Amino acid sequence: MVRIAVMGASGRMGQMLVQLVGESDLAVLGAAVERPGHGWVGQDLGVAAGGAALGLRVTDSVAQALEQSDAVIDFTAPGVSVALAEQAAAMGVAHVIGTTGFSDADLQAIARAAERGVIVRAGNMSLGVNLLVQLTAQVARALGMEYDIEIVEAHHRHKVDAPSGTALMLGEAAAEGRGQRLADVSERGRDGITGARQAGAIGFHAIRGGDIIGEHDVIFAGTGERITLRHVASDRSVFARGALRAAIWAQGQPPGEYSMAAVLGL
Ligand SMILES: NC(=O)C1=CN([C@@H]2O[C@H](COP(=O)(O)OP(=O)(O)OC[C@H]3O[C@@H](n4cnc5c(N)ncnc54)[C@H](OP(=O)(O)O)[C@@H]3O)[C@@H](O)[C@H]2O)C=CC1
Ligand SMILES: O=C(O)C1=N[C@H](C(=O)O)C[C@H](O)C1
Repeated sequence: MVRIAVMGASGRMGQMLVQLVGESDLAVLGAAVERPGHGWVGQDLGVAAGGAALGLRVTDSVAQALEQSDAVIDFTAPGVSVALAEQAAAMGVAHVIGTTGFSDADLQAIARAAERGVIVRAGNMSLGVNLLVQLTAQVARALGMEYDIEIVEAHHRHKVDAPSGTALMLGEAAAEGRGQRLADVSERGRDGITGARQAGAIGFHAIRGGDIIGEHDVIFAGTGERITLRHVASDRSVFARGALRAAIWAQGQPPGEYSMAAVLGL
């Protein structure tokens, strides 16, 4: 049984993971972590979540949680994940990062931690999106520059980063398929007198509202026709299942930063 620490256990993804690990035949909950000062710290995890006692107290000690675990699954915030990457690598605990919204400096720090630890990181852990990433690269390669690419994403009102991690994965795949660098061609939203569309640009647009779990469209707009690749998440369990699969897959892997494509064998 792989012992799992859940970082941010009271969060939308944290609660989903606690439930999934509890139902798993391959993994067991090693620790549940919340930030210092959080109301759940010190409480039984099940009681804090409004259910029956689970016999595991929520901790704010990352070191203690890592000592009790083989992998830590982390859907929190960029600063939290960057610090955890270093600590998990130092303690030999695999780190599955679902957090999004990283800066370039954050990503460099995570890459440095992966020189001595096992990290699986993806802006989207679902099988469907990771397949869509591959399809996006393939379609972009086949259609070339004649088709304009726009990526439209929609999420719930609580999401704090844009474009979504998934949209960025799709953008990277589209750019790679056309032999571009995303940083050179990315256009983030449009407003006012923007001028005509730049040839070869990849546009990003973000909708935020209500309880939308996560929807992504990759639009290839040509002259006289349009292709849309779409993924709709209707349940957060798709992300949690991918993350748990990654944590189990990570056991025994050599140090490095891995994608979900590696985990899923895509
Ligand atoms: N890769 C993927 O497949 C997916 C990625 N995500 C990403 O995961 C992240 C979290 O999303 P979501 O679950 O909706 O967000 P939530 O805000 O619901 O959950 C984040 C949790 O982390 C907790 N937290 C904050 N700081 C710490 C800390 N220092 N130690 C431990 N816990 C901490 C928060 O506590 P508090 O609220 O008290 O600050 C909160 O409980 C986002 O970046 C999101 O984009 C989400 C879904 C899928
Ligand atoms: O914040 C979310 O909720 C989600 N975040 C991820 C992202 O930024 O793409 C994945 C999913 O779409 C849900």
